[in-house]
Amino acid sequence: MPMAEHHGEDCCVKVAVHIRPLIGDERLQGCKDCVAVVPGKPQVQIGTHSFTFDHVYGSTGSPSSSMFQACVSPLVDGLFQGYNATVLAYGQTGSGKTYTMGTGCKDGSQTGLIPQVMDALFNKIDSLKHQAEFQLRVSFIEILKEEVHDLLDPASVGKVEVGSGHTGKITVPGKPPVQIREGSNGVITLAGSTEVDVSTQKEMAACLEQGSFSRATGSTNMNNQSSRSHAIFTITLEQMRKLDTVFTADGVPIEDMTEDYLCAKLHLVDLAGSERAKRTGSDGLRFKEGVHINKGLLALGNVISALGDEKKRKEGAHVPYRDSKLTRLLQDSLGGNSRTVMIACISPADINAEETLNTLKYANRARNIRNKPIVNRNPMSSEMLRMRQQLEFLQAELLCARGGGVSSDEVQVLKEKISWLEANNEDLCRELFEYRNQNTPSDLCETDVQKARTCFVKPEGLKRSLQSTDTFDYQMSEALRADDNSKEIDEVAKEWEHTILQDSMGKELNELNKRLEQKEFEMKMFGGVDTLALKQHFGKKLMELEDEKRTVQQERDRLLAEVESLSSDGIAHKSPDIHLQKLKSLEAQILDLKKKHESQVQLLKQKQRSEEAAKKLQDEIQFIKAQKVQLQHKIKHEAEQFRQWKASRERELLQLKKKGGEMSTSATNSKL
Ligand SMILES: Nc1ncnc2c1ncn2[C@@H]1O[C@H](COP(=O)(O)OP(=O)(O)OP(=O)(O)O)[C@@H](O)[C@H]1O
Repeated sequence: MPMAEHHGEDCCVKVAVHIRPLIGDERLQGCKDCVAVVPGKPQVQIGTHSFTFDHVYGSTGSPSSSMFQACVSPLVDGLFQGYNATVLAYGQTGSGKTYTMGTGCKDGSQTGLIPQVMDALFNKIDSLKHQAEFQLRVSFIEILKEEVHDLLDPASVGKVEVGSGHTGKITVPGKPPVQIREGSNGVITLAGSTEVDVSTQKEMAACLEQGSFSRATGSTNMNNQSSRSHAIFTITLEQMRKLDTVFTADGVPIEDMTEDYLCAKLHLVDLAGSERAKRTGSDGLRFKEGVHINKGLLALGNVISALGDEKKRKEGAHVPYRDSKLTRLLQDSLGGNSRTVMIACISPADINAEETLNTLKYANRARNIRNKPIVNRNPMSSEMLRMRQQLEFLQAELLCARGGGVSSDEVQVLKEKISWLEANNEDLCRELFEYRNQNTPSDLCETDVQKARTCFVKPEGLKRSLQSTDTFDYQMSEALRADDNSKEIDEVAKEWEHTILQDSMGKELNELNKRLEQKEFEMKMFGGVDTLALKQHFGKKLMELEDEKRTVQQERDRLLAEVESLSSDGIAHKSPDIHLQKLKSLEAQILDLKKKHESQVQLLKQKQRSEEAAKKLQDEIQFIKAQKVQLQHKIKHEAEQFRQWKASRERELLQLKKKGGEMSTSATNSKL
């Protein structure tokens, strides 16, 4: 069964450099600006080094205010077409990452990229609301000391004092930590993190603010509000697009075939400071954090190196995504299924020159990474789209048939095919509708059936249902419902897959039969022509030989008679003439025989060629016959497998129903 529409387009990770101005402390220390921008070019120079990027903002480069429009706005547009996207802010502590992203509690909160993303997102939704239905969710997590924390967890205690003057974050006892999971299709998901449904820009901004406050911050020698963790703010956009109406053969509009489902995620990542631990002047707890931060960034550097090296990439060298939580989470965005922009933030101060150079080198390598974004479409939607196309095709065929005077039998077959497709489509749409209603929104964005099976049951979903039932009953029914639901989807998918497979194998068999018929016809024609030609040739040859025999006999008779009459007359002087004539006649006979021999050779060659061609045709016929037998076995085998699967599903369902009945009886008994 096709999973999603794959229109893979290779695209490089885009890299922009953002140079902030010299800030208060740097000015007080008398720092000098050591970074230059080549006028009119996205080129940065530091010392003797020169780097070219996709864009350069700040200093004498493009104004920072144009960054969103050029770098991030196309990614927001891509979300509406179903493409995932990622924006990464990279750079040393104090270089302006938080300011650039707008993840801080105050700095850049109005002008940062995330608030601008929100503006663009809601404006676009507003302009498209007549063509599609939208659903938005956000999550906000941070990775600190190789642990993933949920910044939107309402039950979290928040910041607590850890050691002298430092703040840290703890999770609620008993709450399982956020887990990074990888689906069978390679999609990375976070199990256990809160996803908040948002319907207004205000709600989304509130989530950003809440998470930013929760984010672990602490002081270092370099920056009072230094972020020691990687923060990832994720926006998920689901949309149900309205398509052009499709009509049945009788001109009735098909309501259910007018929608297409797309789902895409935008990760906005504010990475921790990239400087080395020794420069932070940290010790004890802070130093440990520094080591962990560097572990994530070190792994990120290694991933960038592996992906940025064209030779290694072509050789399929190992990419160490699993070396840290950060790289594991960003696996999709680096060399995977995402459009990615990296913003390298740098300080212009000469005191930071070494770290700035490191950042520029990193960023330069990231430009070589190639991603392969795909449209994330729900498998059901993909099937619906396929069916839609098939239906339209059949309708066109039917129209042609009506106009082209095709037999009423054929029209009838086409009509039946269409109604069968329509009925199937209705079933699929109903499944999709139920699936949508029964599942939490996060389940909907899964891109394959396998994912639907392993989906995570969200705590909000639990709370909603607790109003009508007690915990035990709820969990039981929810588990069964989730199980049933995924099985139903499985069943529809499998049945559909079976039908498609049988249909395509049937077509293949028809094709083989046609080819076989054609070859057998050719063989017959070939054989007929060949026999006739040979027969004619040999007949002629026989007649020629007969004639020759007769002529030689007559000649012999004539010569004998002549010799007899000469000897009786006693004329001896004529004898040399007679011998001369005889010799001539014999020479003529030899010439004639030579010609006959040549024609015999030609005949033999022709016969050989005919035999070869006949053998080839015969082999082709045998091969097609073998293919036909194989395909017939395959069709039978697949049908048998499907029958067995169906029977086992029915048994399973029966057992589940029985089990469900028993469970609710025992639950009722225990309540009593
Ligand atoms: N483009 C800019 N214009 C003016 N001030 C800026 C700019 N970028 C950053 N700053 C200032 O520089 C300081 C450090 O910025 P910021 O906190 O964003 O750095 P950071 O890279 O996120 O640091 P950390 O890694 O410690 O979180 C802040 O006081 C911020 O206001």
